[in-house]
Amino acid sequence: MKLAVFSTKPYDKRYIEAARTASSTNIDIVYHEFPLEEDTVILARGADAICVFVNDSLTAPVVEALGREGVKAILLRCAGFNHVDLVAAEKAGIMVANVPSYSPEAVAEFAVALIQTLNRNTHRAYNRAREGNFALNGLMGRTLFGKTVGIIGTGKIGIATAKIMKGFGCRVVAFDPYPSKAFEGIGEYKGLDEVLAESDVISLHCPLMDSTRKIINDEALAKMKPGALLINTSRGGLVDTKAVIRALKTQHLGGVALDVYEGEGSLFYDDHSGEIIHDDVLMRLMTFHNVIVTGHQAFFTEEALKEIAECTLRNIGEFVSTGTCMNSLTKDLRLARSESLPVRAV
Ligand SMILES: NC(=O)c1ccc[n+]([C@@H]2O[C@H](COP(=O)([O-])OP(=O)(O)OC[C@H]3O[C@@H](n4cnc5c(N)ncnc54)[C@H](O)[C@@H]3O)[C@@H](O)[C@H]2O)c1
Repeated sequence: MKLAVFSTKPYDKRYIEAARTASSTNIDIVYHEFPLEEDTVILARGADAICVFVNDSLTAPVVEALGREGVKAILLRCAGFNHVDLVAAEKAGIMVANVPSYSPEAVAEFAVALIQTLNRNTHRAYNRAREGNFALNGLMGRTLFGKTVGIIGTGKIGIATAKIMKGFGCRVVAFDPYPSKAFEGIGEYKGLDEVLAESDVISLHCPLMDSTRKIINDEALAKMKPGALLINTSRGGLVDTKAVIRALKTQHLGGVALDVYEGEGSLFYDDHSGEIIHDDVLMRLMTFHNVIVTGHQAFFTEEALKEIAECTLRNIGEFVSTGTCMNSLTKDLRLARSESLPVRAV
């Protein structure tokens, strides 16, 4: 089995190599630092499988080109699969598998860190104290105890976030078209509009799909409580960034923390500090004192990287021996179609 890994960072290689050493499957691995896109798909030549991350582009033309190169499996080093044309993969006879759960707590804990930082202005206090400025004006936050936190999407990460916020003494409300039993005893399900209207903090944890694209737009923002905080650790496309800027300018929105951004593909995971960044929307967003942007790092813990690498190697091993695997999304797609269900949304 020959595997081509795209968008490789040194830490990816370290964890994948450790997992390969422990795996019983015989795999030749070639690592590419480039992301997978139309211009780089040629690098998949000779590979039986490819392994990609969140900002690789697996559009229909890329997937079709992979099919022509003889690639039989696409292994995602992530849970989200909004960047993969699953229908094109199915047509090309390519299995797509993800790592469905590699540490929901890692992402949830980061979401909570963003809530805490934004609410108590720790990001501003850090910079001030380093300059010898210990004044407190402008740093006042609100006690989270007793406040309402709205969770949009009560899957693995949403539930983990809800549990932590319940532990803080918050009231938790949630919206999810597919309610989960695991949410029982943690909080209360409500309609989306009610969640938006009642929450002091809204945290997004639903996948990016046609039905959730720009779920936070002008209309949704107008429904939010004045001064509420918005946290997005899920996918950038869930939020209309220009609408967020408008709501920040009117001060209707109390603050925003984004670990993901709709235009992150050309920026995140690389150092652009010596360049001029041409994304004017992102640059305007970052001028607000009550905005925090991080570079899609919520997953980034030792435990999560280990599980991502080990699960990816398990997915390959299973594919080599059975032709499919438990985490196959193409198999789920067929099932969802036959039962009119959204892929992995149940
Ligand atoms: N920032 C990061 O590093 C990072 C890491 C891992 C995952 N993620 C993102 O987090 C998302 C959630 O991950 P998860 O493991 O909890 O997924 P999951 O599949 O366990 O849960 C997603 C939940 O969203 C719900 N949902 C579907 N449509 C919805 C809608 N219209 N409104 C509200 N909820 C809806 C589903 O029913 C499900 O309960 C992923 O899709 C991924 O995009 C981000």
